[in-house]
Amino acid sequence: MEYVSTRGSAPALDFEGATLAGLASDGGLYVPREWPRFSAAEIAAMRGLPYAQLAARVMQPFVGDSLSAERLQELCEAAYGRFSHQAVTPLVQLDAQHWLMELFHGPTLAFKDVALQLLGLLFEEFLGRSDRNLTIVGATSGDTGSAAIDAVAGRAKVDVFMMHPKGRVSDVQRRQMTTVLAPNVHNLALEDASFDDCQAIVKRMFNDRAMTDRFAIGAVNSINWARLMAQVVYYFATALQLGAPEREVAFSVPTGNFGDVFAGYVAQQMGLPVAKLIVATNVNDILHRALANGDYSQGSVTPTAAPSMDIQVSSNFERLLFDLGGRDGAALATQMAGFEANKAMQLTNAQREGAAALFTSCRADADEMAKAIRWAWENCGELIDPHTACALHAARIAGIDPSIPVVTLATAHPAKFPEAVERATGRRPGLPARVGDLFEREERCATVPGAYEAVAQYVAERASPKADG
Ligand SMILES: Cc1ncc(COP(=O)(O)O)c(C=O)c1O
Ligand SMILES: N[C@@H](CCOP(=O)(O)O)C(=O)O
Repeated sequence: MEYVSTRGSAPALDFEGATLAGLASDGGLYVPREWPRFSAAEIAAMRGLPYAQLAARVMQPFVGDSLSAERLQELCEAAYGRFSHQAVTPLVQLDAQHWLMELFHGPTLAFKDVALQLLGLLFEEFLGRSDRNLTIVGATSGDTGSAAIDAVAGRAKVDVFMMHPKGRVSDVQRRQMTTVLAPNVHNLALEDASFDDCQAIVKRMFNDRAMTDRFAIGAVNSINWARLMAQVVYYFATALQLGAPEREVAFSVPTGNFGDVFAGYVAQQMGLPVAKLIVATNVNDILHRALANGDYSQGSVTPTAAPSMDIQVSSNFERLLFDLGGRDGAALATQMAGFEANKAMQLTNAQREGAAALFTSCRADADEMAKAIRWAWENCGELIDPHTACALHAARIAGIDPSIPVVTLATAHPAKFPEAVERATGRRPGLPARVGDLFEREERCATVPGAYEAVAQYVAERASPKADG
């Protein structure tokens, strides 16, 4: 399988190359040259497979020759063996039409583990084939950071520099990152910065020759294609349980950087019968505005009880715009340059109409989030986190045909956001035993000004050079 950049001018790479490259050299994002497609019979034959086997089956076309089928399967067994639930991403029924897909049974209690546990192993596998060292520079609004750190802590040939906006992640999220004291882990709390600022610094570093000449910069954010690839699998796992390929399923996805819901789009392109993808935002609603009326303009970020979705520049939306705009990299490069200059752009008619065929969107304010948390608790006995609540709110008002099951992606464990859950329900969710001593652990984190030069200097003083020797 070959990967091409959404902006058309970076060299095409194979899966190994795209995984290690992260961002394309023209500033675009890598996507497969074409979507692999499964027939209905091939999808039906996946029913009942254990998660790791299903994962290998769904991902093999994307991986191509970079890994043998046996090796891919071994890596999947290792990655998903660390989950605390046998089903890895179990389903819970809420009522006659609504379901929760629980994505928080991995080591750091959020959906990011599903992809990052595998990505850590892929880095190790691919770096082991050369003398190359990787300098991962990442941005997090709370969950990617801890999942990435868990996945690469202590691994040879990888350093990770993870930026979060100081004071804008929950205490649990921060501690999950800062209490990992492995020498290759570097946490940076950026002063006066939003997640969007952190993400912009990551992207700038990929195009800073002074850095890329010395260091092999790598990505763990969803700009890295391998992240999305691994997330496609759970759409298959769930739809198969609910009757696919014979029956359609709709998904409601709490959305910030558009990675998780883009994985649902990929699953549909691969032949999964996805009836609708509901893009659920909090009040940081750039995606809701873009899908509702074509207005993709960056507002300022408002802190909410769902901090991981406090995002106003939604990285992976570019991948959708590329696909819906006829895969014209030059045209998209011009459109994105306009956005970067003006902080605003209008979707083209083709992009708007293409998106409307599959996507719908909804924005939840603080009150709607709290009501959804309360509804799940009082009616179904389920404690849900505020991100999941945005999507459950959206799922319940989306007006999906009652014969179609609607699955809300439960992206984080409620104990990551105990205050918001307790305010809404009167119940304070406890941390699972495996992270029960989080508040007793020592923290290590550098506070750094939220400016590119300060971060680049911090990284340059500590990262390993590109290659050994
Ligand atoms: C708990 C949680 N839910 C939802 C999201 C949004 O996912 P995405 O950025 O893939 O749209 C995030 C962060 O990305 C998150 O951490
Ligand atoms: N919500 C994310 C933001 C980063 O998104 P990513 O999926 O691109 O890594 C977080 O929790 O850090």
